[in-house]
Amino acid sequence: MKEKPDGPPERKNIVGRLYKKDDCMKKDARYTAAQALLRMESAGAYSNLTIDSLIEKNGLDAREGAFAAALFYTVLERRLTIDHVLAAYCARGLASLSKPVLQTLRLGVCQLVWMDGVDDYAAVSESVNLTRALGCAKASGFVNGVLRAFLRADKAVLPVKGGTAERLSVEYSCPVWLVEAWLSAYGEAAALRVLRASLGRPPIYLRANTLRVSAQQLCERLAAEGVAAQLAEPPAGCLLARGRVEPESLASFGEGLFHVQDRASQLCAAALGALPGERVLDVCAAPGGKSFTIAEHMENSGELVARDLHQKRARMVQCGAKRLGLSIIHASAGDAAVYDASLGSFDRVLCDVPCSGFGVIRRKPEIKYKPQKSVEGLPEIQYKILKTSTHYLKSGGTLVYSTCTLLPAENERVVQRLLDETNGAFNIVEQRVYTGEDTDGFFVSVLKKR
Ligand SMILES: C[S@@+](CC[C@H](N)C(=O)[O-])C[C@H]1O[C@@H](n2cnc3c(N)ncnc32)[C@H](O)[C@@H]1O
Repeated sequence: MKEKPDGPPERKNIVGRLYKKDDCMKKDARYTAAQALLRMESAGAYSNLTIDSLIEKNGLDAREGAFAAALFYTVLERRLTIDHVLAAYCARGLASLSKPVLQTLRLGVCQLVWMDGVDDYAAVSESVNLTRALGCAKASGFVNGVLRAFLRADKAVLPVKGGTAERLSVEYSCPVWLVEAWLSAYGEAAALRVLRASLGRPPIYLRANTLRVSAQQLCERLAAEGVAAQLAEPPAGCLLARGRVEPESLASFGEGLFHVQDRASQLCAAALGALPGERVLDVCAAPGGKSFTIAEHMENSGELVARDLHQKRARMVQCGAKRLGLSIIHASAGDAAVYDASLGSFDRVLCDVPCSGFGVIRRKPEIKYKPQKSVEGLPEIQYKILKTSTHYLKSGGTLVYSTCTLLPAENERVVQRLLDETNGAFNIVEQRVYTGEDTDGFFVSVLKKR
């Protein structure tokens, strides 16, 4: 198939409906999803902010908004799989297509394969309409032809050339380099678990504010607010919310009865083992989830110094601590890679360092498409933060180094480097990498200072 060059948009589509660019099409779920996908092509765009703001701007009602979001996230999550399908029907290659046409085709395949409520005829004809609405009317025949060819072939997908990594890359829409890294670090079974967990709707875990309610009482309170939740312990205080929930909109959230926090993060905070009355330092604290959980373990007694590089983000911690009534948290801005003698010494230190985030792909699918090069400098920064943090730790104190990523270079190797360069000053008490489906991907290393 050949795409014709773009020209001025035609007014009439194949089913005879009239679209003016600025009225009815703006309110359409498919148009909104396409706009959002086009915006995601600029570096640094966040999926949730992008789609939420466009749904609001385009005035979509709840049903259309949900459809736009489903289309958008499915294409974002399945992009490599979809492109493998499309490549078989675009003789000149996908790189030759204009961006709006490519996104329209991706949305078309997405509807044909994953949207059960959309029949095949509607998926094709609406894709043709969308091509016109996006100002690419001359490509509408091409879009029609590609999607119909896929249908004629019974939605057949060509076999993938290459080995296991290439096949898994297409199947789970994950870049080959990342699949290879997981295969070599964790073996095929765990890599498969990670890949499976990277797709689909993530669970929502809550952490009960144990200063105000028990986990059981929170379950009951949530039920009264129409939210089904169940205990998900260990760790103590962890709940799993069921169904489509917006926890931050609940009155119980406003009353500071819980915060939203994945189970792995709750396990990480518990691994620090903080006790009432201690001095604890969280060097990379924003938005504050782990500081909150730790302060609750400390029964709001002692001191928790929460730092973050950015003043604005430090304020987020202070704000959350206020809502939860955690007065021992003192948040301020500071660079964790630079030693600050004014902070004094601590019983425990948490180093939850900035990382590539490959453990939370299911929450932010765009993360997996980061170029490999863009994460290569992270281990050096992480090591600097870890090494600096050790200087705050009292002898006999505990330090937790953690990331929400699944790359040994940012995890085990950073910790090993510290052990190698500090002549036996630290020993590993416990070290765990979470590759399961019931938590985000996570790494936690608990170190003790001699
Ligand atoms: C993984 S997040 C921390 C999440 C946090 N611990 C929580 O549970 O909510 C990493 C944080 O490190 C901060 N950060 C990045 N570089 C930093 C630095 N050099 N010093 C201090 N904080 C830094 C980022 O702003 C980000 O908020």
